[in-house]
Amino acid sequence: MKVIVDDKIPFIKEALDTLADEVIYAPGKDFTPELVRDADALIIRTRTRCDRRLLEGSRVRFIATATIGFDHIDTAYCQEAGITWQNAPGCNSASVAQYMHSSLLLLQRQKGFRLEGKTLGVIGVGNVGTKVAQVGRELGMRVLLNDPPRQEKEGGNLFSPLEQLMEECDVLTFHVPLIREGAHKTFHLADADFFGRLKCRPVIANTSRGEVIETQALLHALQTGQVSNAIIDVWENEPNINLDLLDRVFIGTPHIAGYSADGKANATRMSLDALCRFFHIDAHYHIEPPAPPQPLIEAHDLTEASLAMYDPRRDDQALRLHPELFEKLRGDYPLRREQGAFQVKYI
Ligand SMILES: NC(=O)C1=CN([C@@H]2O[C@H](COP(=O)(O)OP(=O)(O)OC[C@H]3O[C@@H](n4cnc5c(N)ncnc54)[C@H](O)[C@@H]3O)[C@@H](O)[C@H]2O)C=CC1
Ligand SMILES: O=C(O)C(=O)[C@H](O)COP(=O)(O)O
Repeated sequence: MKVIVDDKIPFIKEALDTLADEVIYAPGKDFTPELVRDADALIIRTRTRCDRRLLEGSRVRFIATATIGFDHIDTAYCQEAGITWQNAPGCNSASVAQYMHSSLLLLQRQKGFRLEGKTLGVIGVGNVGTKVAQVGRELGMRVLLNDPPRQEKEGGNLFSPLEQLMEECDVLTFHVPLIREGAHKTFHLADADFFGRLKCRPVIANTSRGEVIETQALLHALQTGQVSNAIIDVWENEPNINLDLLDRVFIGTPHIAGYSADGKANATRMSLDALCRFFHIDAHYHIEPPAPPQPLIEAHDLTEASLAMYDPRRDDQALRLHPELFEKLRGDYPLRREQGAFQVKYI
């Protein structure tokens, strides 16, 4: 079996070498039809667009993406071509929740935005949204949930209409997949009309996909005060992001909300498991993230403890200093550990 692998997928080499006859590592954006032509499988990240242009005429029968999102895979083409694909549901959801937790606490500390009693609106209540909602509750926020596909399937009164979130929320956070067409389309879900209908000058957070928010509309909303602040991890047209928007946001990071070592290890393990299932390989490997350099944290309060585990300002400052290095900042990212890897002692 020959496998082509994105060279920025960590913790994979040792295990994969025992599973495949031939493995080629290449930058995700440089996968070409020539490179993949005689491969049986691909293991990719968000940077490889898997469509007819790349895959037609190739031997590829299986694609694993070591990510939650799969908008970079043309699923209709894969079905037509008989190519099976698999993403890694939930792999880095706790990492995104950690990013949101630290960012909200920073908002409180730096902007005097008292979280307790405020209303958090979660748009998209899957693996990530569910954890972010829990973060909001633990911070004393009232939480409203919006998820029309789940509402249709599950009924009940867990979910609220988007209009209610637009009217009542002080923070609106997006955790939807990028869907370009159809009844539950999320492309430009937040457009000029959306921002025009907001009532509480909310903070907007986006860790889903850049295209869920129309950049110019958000910029205008920040300029006119329809939106008071923004926490933005994902951008339209990455890596060539809008610098005016970066200039105006409270936190701006280079698509690293999911970049915990835990999340990456989960994604790698899930991708290899899927590969083994597809090719009927009985294999055993052990993939664990490395221990943090300082697992014991001494802190005076929750904010100090959370920022010691993960402080988004480091990523924010790196991006502001060198936005042109967007992709390099991601590629060389010093993967952080999630909360479970630390012991906190309050002093
Ligand atoms: N910034 C980062 O590093 C990361 C970004 N992501 C992005 O976050 C997205 C969400 O991740 P998960 O929660 O794990 O996915 P998920 O698939 O578990 O949940 C997505 C939820 O969104 C809902 N949804 C779909 N269309 C909707 C609409 N129009 N309005 C409201 N809700 C809608 C779905 O019903 C589902 O419950 C991923 O698709 C990915 O694009 C995920 C991980 C890391
Ligand atoms: O899992 C997802 O979906 C994400 O957005 C990833 O965290 C992005 O990671 P890369 O695949 O671009 O490294």
